[in-house]
Amino acid sequence: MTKGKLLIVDDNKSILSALEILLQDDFEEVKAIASPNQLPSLIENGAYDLVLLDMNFSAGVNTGNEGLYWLSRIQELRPDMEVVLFTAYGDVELAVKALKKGASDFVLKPWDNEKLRTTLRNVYKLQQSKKEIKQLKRRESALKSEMSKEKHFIIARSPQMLKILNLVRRVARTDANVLITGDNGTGKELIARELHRHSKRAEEIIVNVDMGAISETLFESELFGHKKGSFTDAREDRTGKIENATGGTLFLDEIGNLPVHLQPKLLAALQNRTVTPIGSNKPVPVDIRLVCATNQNLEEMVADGTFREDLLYRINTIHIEIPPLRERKEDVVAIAEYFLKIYCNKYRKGCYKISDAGLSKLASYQWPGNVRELQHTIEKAVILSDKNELTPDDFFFKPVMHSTGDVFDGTIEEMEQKMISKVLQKSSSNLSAAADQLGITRQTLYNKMKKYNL
Ligand SMILES: Nc1ncnc2c1ncn2[C@@H]1O[C@H](COP(=O)(O)OP(=O)(O)OP(=O)(O)O)[C@@H](O)[C@H]1O
Repeated sequence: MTKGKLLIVDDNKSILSALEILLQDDFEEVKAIASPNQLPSLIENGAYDLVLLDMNFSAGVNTGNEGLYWLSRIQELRPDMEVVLFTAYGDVELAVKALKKGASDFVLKPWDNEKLRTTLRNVYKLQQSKKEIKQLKRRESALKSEMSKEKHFIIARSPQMLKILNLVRRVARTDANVLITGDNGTGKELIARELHRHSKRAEEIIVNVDMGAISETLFESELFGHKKGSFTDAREDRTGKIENATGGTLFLDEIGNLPVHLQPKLLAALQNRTVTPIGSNKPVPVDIRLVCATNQNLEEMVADGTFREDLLYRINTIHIEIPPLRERKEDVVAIAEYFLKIYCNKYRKGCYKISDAGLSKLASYQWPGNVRELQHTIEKAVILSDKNELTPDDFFFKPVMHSTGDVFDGTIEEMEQKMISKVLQKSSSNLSAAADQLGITRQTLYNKMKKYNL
């Protein structure tokens, strides 16, 4: 445990010097100030952990009211700060009043050196335990939300996927940063979870940050956290996702969406293994394994100046590229049969088989939405069919746009763009309905609309 930083506020200069000497070995830093007016600027940035605060400052005033006033100011600015009150005129009534208002403890002057040291050390220890409990609670809720998610196994039959799984197992146990690329729905998140599951951190949490779903203004706070009052909506201290992932894995999905101005801050956090929340100047140590994913071409983004080259080198120590589903036909059949079992079970249907003709229809389709689209196709077929065998008529694919009568009249990207604008038109720009029809998530649709300027 670190020793903590103590701030002493007392208008008697000889008391300040005596305390500075007495307490210097007990704390990492001891700062003594004679006027409480300096308090706000000193504590606001999170630089101190606890305050030893005199109760009376103006000469001749000894009601303790000033101490109580400054106690509430400290609580307003730094709710996590521990305050021990110090007074020569201490009486039980004032002590009780201060404790009721949230002071951590109370010491009477003239003080007993050992008693004062023990009180301050205990208060600091208690503060650290409170922080640990908070951290544990956050982990517990993150673990609970992980456990409530539907778990899917990775089905792999194609040589490309078997090679990827082999690589995943080999790099999982190292702490190397991994970048996973591939089109939407190819299984990037699943691979990230597999890396975590086989890592030394498997018992700890994996914190998933969907960078495609965070609004521009909240990025910094979401990743790095903030101190209360550091911006208009910051009503409470908040721990960022990077700090939350400490001990475990941080999965930054859609890393290409990280705004350029925040890229140096992420890079510095990765290099220094610390994060500094907004409104604080106190770096917090973090210990994470980083896995990033994107469907964007980060090299092109580097060339365009929208992604920093040094950050790219930092995050892609190991690069895993997942091929689109149409290039791994062996997986189509295996994954279709896997989801068939899952959905027959879920919807309590008797169907148990896909006919040969059905399988070849699935195998010859292009799967623009990759595994996610295949999953939805099987789910729909299971829901709608009353037979024990699924045949070609049970599989409905997205309508292909026939602009010139020829299905393949452009690059895949051009066709994708046409398909999206057509579906958007048809759905009167209802994003949820359009995403559903395209078999992609709303966020993916949004990203693609941005990409194609739709
Ligand atoms: N090899 C696989 N075996 C079984 N299920 C898979 C496989 N690959 C992907 N899936 C399933 O397909 C769906 C999409 O996968 P996932 O979310 O990992 O893709 P993604 O590439 O991260 O997508 P996006 O780019 O849209 O975020 C999930 O339900 C996942 O469980």
